[in-house]
Amino acid sequence: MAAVEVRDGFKYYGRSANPKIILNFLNMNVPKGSIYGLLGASGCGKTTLLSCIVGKKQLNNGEVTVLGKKPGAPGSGVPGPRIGYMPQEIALVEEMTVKETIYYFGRIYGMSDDKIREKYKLLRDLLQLPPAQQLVKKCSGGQQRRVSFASAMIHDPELLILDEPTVGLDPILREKIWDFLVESTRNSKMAVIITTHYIEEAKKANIIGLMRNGILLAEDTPERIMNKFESNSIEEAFLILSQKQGDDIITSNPADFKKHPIIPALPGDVIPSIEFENRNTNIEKNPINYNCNDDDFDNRKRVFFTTRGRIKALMTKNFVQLFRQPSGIIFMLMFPLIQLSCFYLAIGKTPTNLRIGIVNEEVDDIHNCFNSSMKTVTAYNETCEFNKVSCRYIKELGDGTAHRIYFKTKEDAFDAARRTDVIGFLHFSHNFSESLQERLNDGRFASNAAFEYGQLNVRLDQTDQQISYFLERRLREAFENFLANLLEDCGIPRGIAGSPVHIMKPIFGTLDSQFQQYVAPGVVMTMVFFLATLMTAAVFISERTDGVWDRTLVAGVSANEMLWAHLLSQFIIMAFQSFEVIMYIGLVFNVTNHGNPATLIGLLTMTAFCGMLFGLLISVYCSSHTMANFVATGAFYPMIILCGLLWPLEGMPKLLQHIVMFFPFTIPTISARNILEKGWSIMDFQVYNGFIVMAMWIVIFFTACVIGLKRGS
Ligand SMILES: Nc1ncnc2c1ncn2[C@@H]1O[C@H](COP(=O)(O)OP(=O)(O)OP(=O)(O)O)[C@@H](O)[C@H]1O
Repeated sequence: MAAVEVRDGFKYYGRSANPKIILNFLNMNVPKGSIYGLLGASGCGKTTLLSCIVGKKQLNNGEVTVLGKKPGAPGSGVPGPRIGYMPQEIALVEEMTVKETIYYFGRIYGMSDDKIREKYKLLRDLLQLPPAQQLVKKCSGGQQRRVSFASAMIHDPELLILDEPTVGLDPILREKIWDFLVESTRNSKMAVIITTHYIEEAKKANIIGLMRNGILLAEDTPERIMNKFESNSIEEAFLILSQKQGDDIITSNPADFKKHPIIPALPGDVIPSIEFENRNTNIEKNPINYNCNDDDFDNRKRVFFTTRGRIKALMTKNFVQLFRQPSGIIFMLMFPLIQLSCFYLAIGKTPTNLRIGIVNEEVDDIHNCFNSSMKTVTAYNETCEFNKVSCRYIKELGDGTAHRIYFKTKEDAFDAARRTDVIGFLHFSHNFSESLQERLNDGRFASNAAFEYGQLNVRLDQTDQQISYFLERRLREAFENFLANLLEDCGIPRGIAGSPVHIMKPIFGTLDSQFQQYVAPGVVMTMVFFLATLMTAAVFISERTDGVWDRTLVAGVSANEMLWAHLLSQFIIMAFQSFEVIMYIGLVFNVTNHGNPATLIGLLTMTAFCGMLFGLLISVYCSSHTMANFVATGAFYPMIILCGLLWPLEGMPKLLQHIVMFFPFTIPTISARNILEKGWSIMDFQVYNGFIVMAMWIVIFFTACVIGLKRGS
């Protein structure tokens, strides 16, 4: 039985209507115990062929058999521990040390820690691995390649697949690696498929396959190939072969291939497997092999649908990846605190340092207003006399909300407001006091002029709605107080000045409830959601683009196992982050939580978890960081705007109100507000409905992720 057999392998990329053919009814035979050198120009399809052999990709037509079984078939061990795969890219976790990397792969393959240690020592000396504690990202290209090679070899696979392992290595080390492979295959049934650009080094292979345009032009021992073409080098033989069979076999239409099948590896050139299988396979002789039974492999013990070793390996990788990057720690633990500080310091406070213009025609010099000896009210039996009461209002107003700037005329104040030197201006007419007095004394008999001149005229720049709102509120409050004091001085009850609308003690909250309190639950929830989204999308996309994901899949770990490991490790971080957030706003910003902190932390953790799944979903469907960022940023604003965080939902069109109720933040934000402000428990419908909505979104995102991952794998 051959280690690898490919029969009529056909593979294309793109749509079937316009295919880019990569493998062209290719035949290949890799005997056990042999080194198979797969040679061919860049882009001829070597990596694609290897991907089909390790089960990463599927052929469109034809058959692959690896170690007697179809890759991916149940119990085939491929992808899995029967093969060792070193991809072309480094495909290692950069934040891991050299030793951690070796242990990562060893544990995934189910080796016990003792066995990994033993094997690691061997490989370290043989491959001159960098120091154990050196981070992979601090290793040179050649060093990283050696670590990658050692990771593929750690478990003594039956089939070792090396995609250009010697690129960037010095000639001595290349020689060493080849010697090592020759030695390993001589004493075992291990088969090695190796691709290389250094054609001449392939002389050491037992068989070489010369690949061009998706087919094997020849497959034979190096000597026989050179003899056949009467050449002194493999390179020369390859050149002759390419010229001989060259361009006339190249076509881009798959139908043509079926009509005129390509000449596969030269008939009769296939080396009988038996030739290699009959070799000395006394495994004991090979120092790197060891007999082991399953009991030695505590890392193979099953835990649910995975193994102990895989949990250990994947969880360690995830935490190392996060905590070895300063940006990861800052992002997960410091960003929430920084963002919350910004929010609590900047949002919801009463604006100060505004400038308001004042034109008081009642006085020639504004300083007279502040003359303490000035008498403004003289009360008689039935009536009251006012004198320059506008000054009392100006004093009542103070400089708290807005700084007072005095102008002589309305025109001056208007110009200043147009120049935005002031936010607006107040105007008291020259007979303000007399008019007010007439309104008060004559009541229903007062003249229209008394109403006109006895009012405080205000012109404001309304373009900043919040500022003008605060200013208006302050002006009205100050006027109510001013009037009440005036009436009191006249011997009239103060209550007449006030509005008959009495706002009593609130049912929930306080009379001076702030905007900040209203938006805080939504802000905290969206913040933890999107931090989790961005972080997860970044981690997953990096893992896929740097090849770690694929390499781990080829090592036999399923996408589901990787998914769960990520979910578990990030859940721990999210729970901690939620706890940190609640503590921080309570301790630093004195936010009173009237409800149960555990309920709030629970809801926040679910929100972060949901955000993480959203990030995962983005990473499944977006192939690059840029695309993922576009999607995350694109989703951010609609979600925030539509969840009632910035403006009450009641202000939206009715239909939209119903739709946004199903959005991930709308009901959960209300639930969080109900816990925080009203102190309601999880037993209350308007609290647990938030948990239900969040759980629903978790299920939706998770299902979409699993479907996407299944499709992609
Ligand atoms: N996912 C893909 N979609 C479309 N085309 C692809 C894909 N992957 C590879 N190709 C194309 O398939 C061809 C063969 O690629 P492959 O990586 O198998 O070649 P190779 O022989 O390994 O090259 P090299 O030695 O440079 O690594 C190339 O033209 C490549 O651009």
